Amino acid sequence: MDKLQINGGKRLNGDIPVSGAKNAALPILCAGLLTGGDLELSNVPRLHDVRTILKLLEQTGLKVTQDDERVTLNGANITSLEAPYELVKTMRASILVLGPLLARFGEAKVSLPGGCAIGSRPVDQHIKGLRQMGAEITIEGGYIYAKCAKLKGARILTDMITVTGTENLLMAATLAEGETVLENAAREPEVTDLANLLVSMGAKIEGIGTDRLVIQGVESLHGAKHAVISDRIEAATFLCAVAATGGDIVLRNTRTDIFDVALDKLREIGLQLDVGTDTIRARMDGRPHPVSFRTTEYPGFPTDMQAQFMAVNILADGSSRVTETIFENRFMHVQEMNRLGAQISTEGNTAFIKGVDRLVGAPVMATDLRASASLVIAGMAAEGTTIVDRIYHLDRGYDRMEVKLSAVGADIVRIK
Ligand SMILES: CC(=O)N[C@H]1[C@@H](OP(=O)(O)OP(=O)(O)OC[C@H]2O[C@@H](n3ccc(=O)[nH]c3=O)[C@H](O)[C@@H]2O)O[C@H](CO)[C@@H](O)[C@@H]1O
Ligand SMILES: C=C(OP(=O)(O)O)C(=O)O
Repeated sequence: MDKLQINGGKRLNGDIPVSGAKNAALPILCAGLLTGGDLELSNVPRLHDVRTILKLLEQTGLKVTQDDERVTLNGANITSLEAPYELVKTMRASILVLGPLLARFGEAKVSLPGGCAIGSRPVDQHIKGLRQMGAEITIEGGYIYAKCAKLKGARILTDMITVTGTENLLMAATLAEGETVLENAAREPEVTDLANLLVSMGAKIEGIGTDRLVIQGVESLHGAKHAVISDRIEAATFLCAVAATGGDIVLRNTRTDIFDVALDKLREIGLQLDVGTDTIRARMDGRPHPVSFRTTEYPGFPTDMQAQFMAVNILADGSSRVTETIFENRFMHVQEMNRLGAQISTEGNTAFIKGVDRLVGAPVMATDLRASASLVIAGMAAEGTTIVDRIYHLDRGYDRMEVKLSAVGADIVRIK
């Protein structure tokens, strides 16, 4: 199992290219099932999750041609309408084949994803929405069996804001008969990126970027070309890294218009930010200031940045409080950070952090994707050597993080 060995205490200096967003690429790749035409995608990040979803799509009969960050999909000859447990269990985003398969072929059999390290992660809202569109859905033996000769438009109000739920229902609605209204829709930029792609495939969608999406179903969708948006979570992770270590970095290929409240919090921390249209320069000297926040839906503070900000807060010149409202178990990094000398205690879904002026390297265990990134940041700020174990979590969602960080001065190597 690969590990990262980090010798901390190095300032970061130089340029970092930001990759395409994992959380946009995965639904967009699933949209390849909606058409028999060619979907030509660029800026697709080189991630383990992308390889997993491509494997899943290929076993449905979708033709995949890949040249580095360019992927072309063709869904003219789909032969299987099934997403097996073996693939779904490794990546929850696999549930995103359900809407497209059902809408285009009238049938789908998709394994229930189950929970994961960060929470229970149910998909009841996906099922509720599809049922409202006329689908007959049964759950048996861990699989969702969905059937409907032709989905019918409906007004769907989800109980909560769900990102993947909005994406599944949006894709299904593009090929349904009549009008679908998705109320309480997620507004994340990754949902908007998917919606923009669907429009370029011939879908009729109004309200893109708002919490009310109105979709007029069409008979069929055609091929399109699309560049996946830049990863705001990867970008903000690098900004947290420089906030913790100090230095002067420039992020390239970023999209500064899609950032959320995290950017303001980075300024509060003391990061000096010069924001261009597709670049961000970030400079940091001295200790970070503590920032308190609650995670919430976009454009609020993203749950996917909670752990990385914690890695900055543990070194701050004061105390902070972090509340996680999206997932019930997303504090697995806390005990690992405490092993480096951090002073964090938790009470329910709130963490109380007392900043310390030094961390000391130690072996730590990555438990999920963003927790892994936060431990890399903490390790880079700690004195001595930190070994981050189980980095397969990191590889799911970061494109060669250690290579990008070494290029700007971090002392970090992968041990096979
Ligand atoms: C709103 C939000 O911040 N969503 C995050 C969530 O998206 P992801 O799409 O994975 O999760 P959802 O947005 O669907 O879930 C939001 C909340 O709704 C609940 N839920 C969801 C669907 C459902 O059918 N039933 C149900 O109860 C979930 O348990 C969770 O508490 O995790 C991703 C990976 O970390 C993040 O990129 C997203 O920003
Ligand atoms: C937890 C994440 O992803 P996933 O929903 O694929 O588990 C994430 O992107 O932080």
